Amino acid sequence: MERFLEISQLSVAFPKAPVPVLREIDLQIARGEYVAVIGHSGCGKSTLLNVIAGLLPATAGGVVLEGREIDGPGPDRAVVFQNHSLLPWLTCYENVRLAVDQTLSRAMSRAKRHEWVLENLALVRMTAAKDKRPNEISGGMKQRIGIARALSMKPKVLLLDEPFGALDALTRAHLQDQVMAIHASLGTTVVMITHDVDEAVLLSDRIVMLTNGPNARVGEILDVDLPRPRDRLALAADLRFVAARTAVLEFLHARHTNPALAAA
Ligand SMILES: Nc1ncnc2c1ncn2[C@@H]1O[C@H](COP(=O)(O)OP(=O)(O)OP(=O)(O)O)[C@@H](O)[C@H]1O
Repeated sequence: MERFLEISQLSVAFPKAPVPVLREIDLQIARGEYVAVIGHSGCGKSTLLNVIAGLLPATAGGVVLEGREIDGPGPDRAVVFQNHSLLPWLTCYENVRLAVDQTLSRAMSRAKRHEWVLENLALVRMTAAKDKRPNEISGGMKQRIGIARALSMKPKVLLLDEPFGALDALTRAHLQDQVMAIHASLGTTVVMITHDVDEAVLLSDRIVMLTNGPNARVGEILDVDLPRPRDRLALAADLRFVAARTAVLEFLHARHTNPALAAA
């Protein structure tokens, strides 16, 4: 396998905590791959994503992207969080434009950057709302702007930290379909955290299942062998979809029960 994103022997401990959150995580992600990370609340999914983003240091081991060790944030890894982080005083256009100006001002002329912002707004179907401010648009639309902003930086890796978690089911489904279409057309490598088993199976090439923390490790990795493009309605009755879903549910609920519930 080509060496693209390599997580090697990664352990993360927080100061004052006696036991590491993550312990000796090994994971190789190929260029263009869509990988979901799933596990019970508090197992360390966001911690893993934050280390890849360069927002948190590794305690031991590390992450290498295209041969370079990650030691801080950079535009080659764009993050979309569950709760949008748009600047409220800027319009949708300006929010994306700011990211483009910060990352691509040397590579593109002003006119090119303007076109590029519009292209990314069109990619998430937000052209009509480009002059609205975040408080004038819905939660799903804010997430779409967040995704446009992330993609506009031309990242090598798109990091999604439960990007659909706060949305209602219909909006969520719609956005999942859009992200699948974007992934198909751009081929961006995606690492997505989710709690939603159906979402993980529908979107991913592989699902990384973490054991409960502390000392969380990669418990299992499931290859999702479903042809693309994927259609949610057709897949609902597809036996391969059902089998993948059952395998993840079995891991989460039979072999690694929710620690919060187990303690109750
Ligand atoms: N800055 C921090 N300092 C100390 N402990 C932390 C810090 N950030 C996270 N933790 C702890 O690390 C563990 C993993 O947290 P993390 O947010 O990575 O889990 P998660 O799997 O993403 O959870 P959730 O699914 O609920 O979002 C938790 O026990 C959390 O309390």
